[in-house]
Amino acid sequence: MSPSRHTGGDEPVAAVRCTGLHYAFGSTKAVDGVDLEVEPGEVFGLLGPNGAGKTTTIRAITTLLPVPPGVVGVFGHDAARQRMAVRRLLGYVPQQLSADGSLTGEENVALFARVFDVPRRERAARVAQALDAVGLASAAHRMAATYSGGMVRRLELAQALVSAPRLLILDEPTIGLDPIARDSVWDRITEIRTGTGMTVLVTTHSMEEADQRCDRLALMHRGRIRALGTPAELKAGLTAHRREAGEAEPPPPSLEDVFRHFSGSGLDEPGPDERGEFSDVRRTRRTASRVG
Ligand SMILES: Nc1ncnc2c1ncn2[C@@H]1O[C@H](COP(=O)(O)OP(=O)(O)OP(=O)(O)O)[C@@H](O)[C@H]1O
Repeated sequence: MSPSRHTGGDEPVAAVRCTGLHYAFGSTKAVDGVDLEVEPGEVFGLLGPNGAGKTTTIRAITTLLPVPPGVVGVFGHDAARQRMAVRRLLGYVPQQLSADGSLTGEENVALFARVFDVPRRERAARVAQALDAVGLASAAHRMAATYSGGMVRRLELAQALVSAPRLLILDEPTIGLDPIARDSVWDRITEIRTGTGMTVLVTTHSMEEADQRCDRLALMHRGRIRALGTPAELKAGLTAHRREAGEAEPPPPSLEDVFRHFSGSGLDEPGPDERGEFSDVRRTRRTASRVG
């Protein structure tokens, strides 16, 4: 259960609110009118096929892409007018690797502590705390280049956590990891979220992770949100749809069935920009091979 959406006054303050978010790269409409509300304390998953617009949505929320005023809010701060206030509330783990292999785990996290303005006298303790929270205390003095893929992902989590963010944004945090490393990354995320009440916004291609780890999901396709709800609600919605379509006793759908229903056949349908989709795959593979 997520904590109350009310923070003090009567006005509900969403952790993230997008209202009519559009973003285009040239003629490619990457995000085409997204309305989205993430509640404080929930783990919210953004799903969708390659090129659906998930990363672009996330980059708009993190203020890395410019948006007009009034379109993106983070805990009531406007991403266009109050960029720095928004950035101070966020921890962001991008798809691309952000850890430096030639530094130790501790040095990597300390670098983020400086960049995110953690007060000097608190830095050492906060770096140690962040490394401990992700289970890397004993590897803190090893070069990150010697870490396994799962350890690197947890190190990046520590980098994002060192500023004690209220909103943690993770773009495919478990890509390229084996099932044990995946569970370990997710177990850390879950523990930290339970301990701090932090909100988590995550993109993933894993239906299993989405089903088991997320409170609510939005399914994106071609720049738009096609379905929104808890995993159970999404599955129940597909069952109802199948009944309406004439199936007397449809088998219980999986989340993957829901994904396929809303994303079409995916591979067979041309995307908004084939060239872009190819580069997405190439980028994803590159990231996966560097992490793995
Ligand atoms: N920097 C860019 N320049 C041009 N087009 C881009 C750029 N970034 C994304 N796009 C295009 O915008 C669309 C949405 O891309 P986006 O990366 O947001 O999708 P995604 O859902 O995150 O995909 P993936 O699951 O592969 O990460 C795609 O058609 C992509 O090719």
